[in-house]
Amino acid sequence: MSLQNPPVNSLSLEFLTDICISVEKLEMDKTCRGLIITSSLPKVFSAGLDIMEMYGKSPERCGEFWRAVQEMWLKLYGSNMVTIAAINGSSPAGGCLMSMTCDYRIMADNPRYSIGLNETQLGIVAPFWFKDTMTNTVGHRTTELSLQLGQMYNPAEALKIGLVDQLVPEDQVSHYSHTNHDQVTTPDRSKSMMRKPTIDKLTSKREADIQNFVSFITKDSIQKSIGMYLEMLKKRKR
Ligand SMILES: CCCCC/C=C\C/C=C\C/C=C/C(=O)SCCNC(=O)CCNC(=O)[C@H](O)C(C)(C)COP(=O)(O)OP(=O)(O)OC[C@H]1O[C@@H](n2cnc3c(N)ncnc32)[C@H](O)[C@@H]1OP(=O)(O)O
Repeated sequence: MSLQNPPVNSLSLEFLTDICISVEKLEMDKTCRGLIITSSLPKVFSAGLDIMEMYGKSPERCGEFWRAVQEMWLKLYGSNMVTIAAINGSSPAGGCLMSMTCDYRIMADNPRYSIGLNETQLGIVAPFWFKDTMTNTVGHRTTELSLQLGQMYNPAEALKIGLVDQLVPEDQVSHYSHTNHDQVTTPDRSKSMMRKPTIDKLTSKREADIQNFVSFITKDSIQKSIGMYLEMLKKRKR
């Protein structure tokens, strides 16, 4: 599955819905042995959630958006397929979450790229299931530090903390993803055993999580922080 939503593969409601439909189709395809997620765009795996979906939108629309974010995570984290993230560009926040749902992460060894949960930099708190996914990937202490600082990691740092499993030359990300994928032939039942408690936690609190998100994101102070962050993104470009 090659992500293609220019300019930066931000995860809008529409794009998330497309991703969910694609994963669902693959999940039902008995001939499909697994999934490699990568990006068709240069330099960016995914810029994370589409910030425009969280800025100036109605509570109803925000709720719909958040349900789609949850659905993407539930589908990928709970997938019966063997999944590999072939991270061929930067992958902040929701992009990092998406790659952490996979069984294995291969990243392009380009020091210009970065990956991490940077929500704190936007003035927002990473939701509990983002935090849980990171804890399951890199451990409690690293997650605590990482979330408090909104830390982004270059590939070497990401490998060191275990946020990615392998660094490869930029032009060989696809080759190594396929090679690694071929070595794993059957999705292991230990995957669902390891992930079930985390998945059950969100499933049981899904509606409350949507309500929390909507009331948090529509607050004037949070809207102001997001507006400032968007301005900063645009200025940085010039
Ligand atoms: C108590 C209850 C708590 C409940 C929980 C509440 C809240 C939690 C909610 C959400 C968690 C949030 C998760 C997220 O994923 S938020 C998104 C975070 N993403 C980022 O911060 C990434 C920002 N982008 C970048 O760093 C860079 O764009 C890039 C990805 C490194 C790529 O750099 P590049 O130089 O290639 O591109 P540009 O920076 O020039 O960007 C091009 C263009 O795209 C716009 N853009 C970038 N990122 C996003 C985005 N995530 N969403 C929307 N738009 C984006 C950028 O502004 C440029 O636009 P322009 O119009 O200027 O061309």
